[in-house]
Amino acid sequence: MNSFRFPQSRSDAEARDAKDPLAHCRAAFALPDGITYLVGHSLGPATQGALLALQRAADDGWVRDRVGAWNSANWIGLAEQVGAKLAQLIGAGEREVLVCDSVSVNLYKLAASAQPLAAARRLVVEEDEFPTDQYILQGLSSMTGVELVWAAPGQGVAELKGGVLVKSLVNYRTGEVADVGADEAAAQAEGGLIVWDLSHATGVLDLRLKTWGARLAAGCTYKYLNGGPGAPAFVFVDDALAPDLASPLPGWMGHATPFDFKSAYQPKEGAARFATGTPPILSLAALDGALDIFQGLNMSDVQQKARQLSQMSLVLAEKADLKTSCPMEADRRGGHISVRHCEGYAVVRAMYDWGIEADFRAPDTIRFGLSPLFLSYAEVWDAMQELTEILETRSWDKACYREKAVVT
Ligand SMILES: Cc1ncc(COP(=O)(O)O)c(C=O)c1O
Ligand SMILES: Nc1c(O)cccc1C(=O)C[C@H](N)C(=O)O
Repeated sequence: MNSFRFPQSRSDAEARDAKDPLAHCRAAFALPDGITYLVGHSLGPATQGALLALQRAADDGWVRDRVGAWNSANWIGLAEQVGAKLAQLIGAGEREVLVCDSVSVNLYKLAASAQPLAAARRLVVEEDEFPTDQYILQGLSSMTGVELVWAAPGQGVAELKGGVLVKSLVNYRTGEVADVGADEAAAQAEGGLIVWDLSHATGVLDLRLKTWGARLAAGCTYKYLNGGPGAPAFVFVDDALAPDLASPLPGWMGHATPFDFKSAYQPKEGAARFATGTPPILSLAALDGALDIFQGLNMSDVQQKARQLSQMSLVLAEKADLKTSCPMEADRRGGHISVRHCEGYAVVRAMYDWGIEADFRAPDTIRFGLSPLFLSYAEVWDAMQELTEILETRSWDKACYREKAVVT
């Protein structure tokens, strides 16, 4: 990465902002002035496009056309239509992506349908994987009797041995990025399958799923895609594999002709066979509007800015004496960085009072999401300087900052 130069000073940061190809995107976000939002890796902020689309779906659909909007506004095809739009951001074909359900439900459906195609009756998950991925495989294992193997961090592919692995492309805690191409090649050589969890990767990395040989994936849309709280997730299914996959939850919306009301099940073509029940139309409409901001953007610019921002932040965090817990090389990270502090929760709460929003993962991890579409280099530079001051003055050292909320 020879051309990789990140800002070394505030004036450098300002100069970078002046020629930032993504700078115009900020105006599309409904973000209040005076806060630096470093939690886009958890919940992306609202865009004007999402809010307008939501309002339009309510007014022109629900209010004006009511049940007729399933046809007039094509609500019936919306999950596939939004899936096709999202497919462009992850390097997939149009009918290989369907927006549906939550990540948890989608991981279950994909892993369960992949298992009969794998060479071994074996489910694998890494010990530091996002908890829902672990719980889902535990549930699938106890439902089917297929053995569940917990692999050490980074050892999932080595432990796969022809089974089915569920693995994050970007680890939620460390931000570390997996090598999809290499992992897929190793898995395929043994007859194994990988279900990729793209939650922390979609909308911030330049994903090339088809080029890399990925076959199955699920991901969320409420982080870097800014779809909104509880926005529906998505599945990616390689077209070549789709006809061999049977959803374990074959609901009527995955039927080729749901309005024929037949007893015999005939799945839709492509990823759409993983639809279950009625899609959440208002949330889907908001996501549809949110995705418009990506039109005309080059995902390699998005990835490059995320990496510049995160490298700059990481170096400043180290200067502030914080221990980092993510890879130091930018190309091994996703869109967030993580650092450690024994009073991390109190630090995050103090930052909030200074107008800087970050998050905390027990026991001691602070995460900063460097969303490239609405953050400027200078703003992030200033936030890291303020964090340094909070640490130096121990402003976080107050009883009120230690009281934990339910959601951290
Ligand atoms: C890696 C990862 N997978 C899954 C989830 C949860 O997905 P859902 O709540 O849509 O099931 C999250 C975050 O919430 C996550 O970070
Ligand atoms: N999905 C979340 C939610 O429903 C409420 C609060 C936070 C979240 C998250 O994004 C958690 C998460 N994916 C994480 O990386 O920790």
